[in-house]
Amino acid sequence: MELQALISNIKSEDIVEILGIKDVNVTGITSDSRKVTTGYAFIALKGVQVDGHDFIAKAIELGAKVIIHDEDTDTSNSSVTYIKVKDAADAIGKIASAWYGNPSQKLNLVGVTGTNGKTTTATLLYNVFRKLGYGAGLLSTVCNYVNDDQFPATHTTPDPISLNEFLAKMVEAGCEYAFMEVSSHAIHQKRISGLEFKGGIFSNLTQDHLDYHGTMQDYLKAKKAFFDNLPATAFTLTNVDDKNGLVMLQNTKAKKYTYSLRTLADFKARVIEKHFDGTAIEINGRELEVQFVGVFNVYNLLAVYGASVLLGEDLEKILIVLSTLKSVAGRFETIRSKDGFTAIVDYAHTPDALVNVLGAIHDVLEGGGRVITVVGCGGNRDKTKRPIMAREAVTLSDQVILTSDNPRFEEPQSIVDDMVAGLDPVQMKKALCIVDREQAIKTACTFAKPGDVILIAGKGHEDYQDVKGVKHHFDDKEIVKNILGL
Ligand SMILES: CC(=O)N[C@H]1[C@@H](OP(=O)(O)OP(=O)(O)OC[C@H]2O[C@@H](n3ccc(=O)[nH]c3=O)[C@H](O)[C@@H]2O)O[C@H](CO)[C@@H](O)[C@@H]1O[C@H](C)C(=O)N[C@@H](C)C(=O)N[C@H](CCC(=O)O)C(=O)O
Ligand SMILES: Nc1ncnc2c1ncn2[C@@H]1O[C@H](COP(=O)(O)OP(=O)(O)OP(=O)(O)O)[C@@H](O)[C@H]1O
Ligand SMILES: N[C@H](CCC[C@H](N)C(=O)O)C(=O)O
Ligand SMILES: [Mg+2]
Repeated sequence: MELQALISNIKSEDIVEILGIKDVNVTGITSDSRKVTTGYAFIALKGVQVDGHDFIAKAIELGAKVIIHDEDTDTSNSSVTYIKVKDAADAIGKIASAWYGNPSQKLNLVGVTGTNGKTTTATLLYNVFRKLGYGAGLLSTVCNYVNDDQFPATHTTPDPISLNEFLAKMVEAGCEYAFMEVSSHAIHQKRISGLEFKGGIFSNLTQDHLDYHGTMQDYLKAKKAFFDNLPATAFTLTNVDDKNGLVMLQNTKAKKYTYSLRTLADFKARVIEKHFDGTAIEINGRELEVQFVGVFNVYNLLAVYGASVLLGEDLEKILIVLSTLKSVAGRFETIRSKDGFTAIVDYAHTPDALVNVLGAIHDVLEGGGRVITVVGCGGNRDKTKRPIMAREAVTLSDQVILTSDNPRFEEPQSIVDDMVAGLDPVQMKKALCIVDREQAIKTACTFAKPGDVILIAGKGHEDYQDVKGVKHHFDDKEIVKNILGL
């Protein structure tokens, strides 16, 4: 691609200086010097661990002909074109978009952001539009889809080059819709720069990722930036039952819509009856039965309904499809044992998610049995949530087993110790510590009596346990089924 075309999405005021020949044909783009081959454009990004600018010389050695950078660097190589921009992270998204033919401009792209509910809401929207007969794509924590073709997900929101590559695949496959999760890391790192959204949905903001954002204020600011940058042609749909629901839309140019279970809103739902394998609800005056448990899932379904209406779909058709939807992998997946207790595998790995999923279990259990919770916390993630997770689990369970999740590069025992620090002596009586997650699940199954519920929280769909950067096969559902002889 001609260099001029490659940088055509970058505003001239965002380009500081161009040195060297301008009419260059670029053969590829990357922000990783290790992927450079002859004729490539290399975008130097200052990352969390290292600075891409330190690899410019290496990139040129490997044949890079264009260097895009935002920090001063040696520009003495006359066979190389140097483009200094104000912000390389903002530039790479626009370059990736141009490289792949601006795919987001050829799709109805809807982004979902918030602490919890992104995967559920984005996946259900994808399911709805596939069931309505459209070509649709999905970028999510669990899996990426181009129509029915599956691609493994390394991130909740991929890097800008991978992201635009997926969107281009969707355009090629005839997709009209694309649904994606927009993580706070992605917004902060500008992975979504250059994307044209048709709509943005906000689920909720509660504690998570404070290891990365530092404070809730900065976490909020990161999420809000997504809505601030949506164009006037887009719609926004926010949960006004969340105290930051309206804050998110304060400075957006996009059209504003709201959803709620409690107050006046464009899209309103009410819970009529809760039972173990579903919930009877009413949405904008129409009653339907959904195969989801938990008031939090009613919020997700209401967001799916609202977005579908805003995308122009027929109300009746949407409600019919909603009642056929099934739970997303690793979210509230129930396994019934032969001797009458139930295990639930769920992805809850934040205090709010734990409270919501345990609340949902109590709602349907109605005191008919005990709740035994197996939970751990990820290593190299927000440490401050650990004691809170333990406290919430103990408060809302009859018995808790604190264990490992993905220890990553931390000592498993020290993570459990951080969790225990949240418990007073009385609460400690209800908590056991078993660092080996399989042992913890086994112990919970031996404790359980007919009518009890075991919640196995935090890993959900994950089929690995990340220990010191090695992903060992580990699947909560598989382990429970083996223990229960199913
Ligand atoms: C903390 C974080 O988000 N890091 C992301 C970031 O990497 P980084 O900033 O650490 O990059 P770096 O290693 O410092 O390298 C900086 C630059 O130098 C370049 N480089 C590096 C080495 C080299 O030899 N040559 C070279 O050019 C790199 O390509 C990079 O462009 O940019 C990378 C490329 O986009 C991401 O893969 C990486 O995700 C890491 C692996 C990660 O674990 N991210 C998680 C925390 C994450 O993003 N999670 C969110 C939310 C999860 C959720 O709540 O669901 C997600 O969206 O998945
Ligand atoms: N709307 C919601 N409000 C609160 N908790 C929720 C909501 N939806 C789901 N949860 C809980 O949070 C867990 C994660 O849900 P989901 O995977 O949809 O969220 P996510 O935002 O994609 O999470 P992540 O940021 O880790 O990818 C679920 O397993 C459930 O326990
Ligand atoms: N079981 C995982 C869930 C979090 C994964 C994702 N939200 C992230 O932060 O990378 C953990 O706690 O390690
Ligand atoms: Mg997710």
